[in-house]
Amino acid sequence: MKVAVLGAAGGIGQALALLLKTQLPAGSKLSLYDIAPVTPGVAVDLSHIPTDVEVKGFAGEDPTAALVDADVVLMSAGVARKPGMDRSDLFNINAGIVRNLMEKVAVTCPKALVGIITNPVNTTVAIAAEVLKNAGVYDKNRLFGITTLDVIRSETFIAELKGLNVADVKVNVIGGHSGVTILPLLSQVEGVTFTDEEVAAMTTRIQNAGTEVVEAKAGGGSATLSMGQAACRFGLSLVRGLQGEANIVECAYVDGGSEHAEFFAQPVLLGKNGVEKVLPYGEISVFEANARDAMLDTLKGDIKLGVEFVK
Ligand SMILES: NC(=O)C1=CN([C@@H]2O[C@H](COP(=O)(O)OP(=O)(O)OC[C@H]3O[C@@H](n4cnc5c(N)ncnc54)[C@H](O)[C@@H]3O)[C@@H](O)[C@H]2O)C=CC1
Ligand SMILES: O=C([O-])CC(=O)C(=O)O
Repeated sequence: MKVAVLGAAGGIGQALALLLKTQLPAGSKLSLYDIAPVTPGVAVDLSHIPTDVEVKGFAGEDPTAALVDADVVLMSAGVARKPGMDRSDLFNINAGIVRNLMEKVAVTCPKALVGIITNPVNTTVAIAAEVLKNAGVYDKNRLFGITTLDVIRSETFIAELKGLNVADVKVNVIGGHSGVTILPLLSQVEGVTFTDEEVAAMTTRIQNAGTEVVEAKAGGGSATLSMGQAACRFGLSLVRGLQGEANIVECAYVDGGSEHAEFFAQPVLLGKNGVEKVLPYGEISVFEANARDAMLDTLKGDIKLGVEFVK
């Protein structure tokens, strides 16, 4: 199994690469690419960790060498937010980065499962899809926006509030990955009840959790370590699915035939071809149904921006 990380010298990329080096199945290959010249050095550094995962690093303008034979591509290349910025403010720089990298993916490893981390995810995933369509290699089951950070934040914050073991808390987060498009389905959390006030406050906290980190880092970037963990969890789930393991379910932002929008985050069953099945997100509360309906104009606008950028 070969996993390529694009943006591997960055805050997320290095954390993710470290976790993958220590957690990928024995015999895997880890391929690190970034425009930053330090990237081969990051690979050398990781290569001294005694696990059966071979690491190679590539720098420069062309990611092709890193992408050859990749089964999974995880992309965090791009710029991150500073205080006062919205994720959509990253569009001007990151849209072109994602487009250019996806053009190389489309040529070099068109069958790879691709997980997009680069913000604004609601839009960059649409960009990636358009590039793959233009190249004639689009398979909706192989492209994912990684929203796992919203899931692990929800699990953490709920366990803290309710005094639970976090390993026992499971939450679906649907919609997209910014502001009101992030919708944790708190009504479905087993063994927990929330007051209306708790639902409102918890939903807002999860929606603003990225900003919480951006402000706490005070100009030094956004979430990197928790995102490294989230992307590692998601990447390992993709790998487990590819290897034929059963019952691998994650929430992700996919082109899954949703009635709500062209791309929508919801639970998916992963397998040898990426998405095996898009799963229903189940019964939701009136509060959640209202929040879902209220996000759709924003989400569809974000998607349209990506489609039009490539066209
Ligand atoms: N999906 C999610 O839940 C999350 C997404 N993000 C997003 O992830 C992205 C990366 O964040 P960080 O790692 O903190 O940023 P960073 O600035 O630490 O790292 C980004 C890396 O991308 C590299 N890069 C820039 N242009 C490139 C190109 N054309 N090809 C290859 N590499 C290139 C840079 O050299 C840098 O090493 C940001 O857009 C951020 O908003 C951040 C947190 C959560
Ligand atoms: O908020 C940001 O800019 C980074 C991000 O997507 C997150 O932490 O959820």
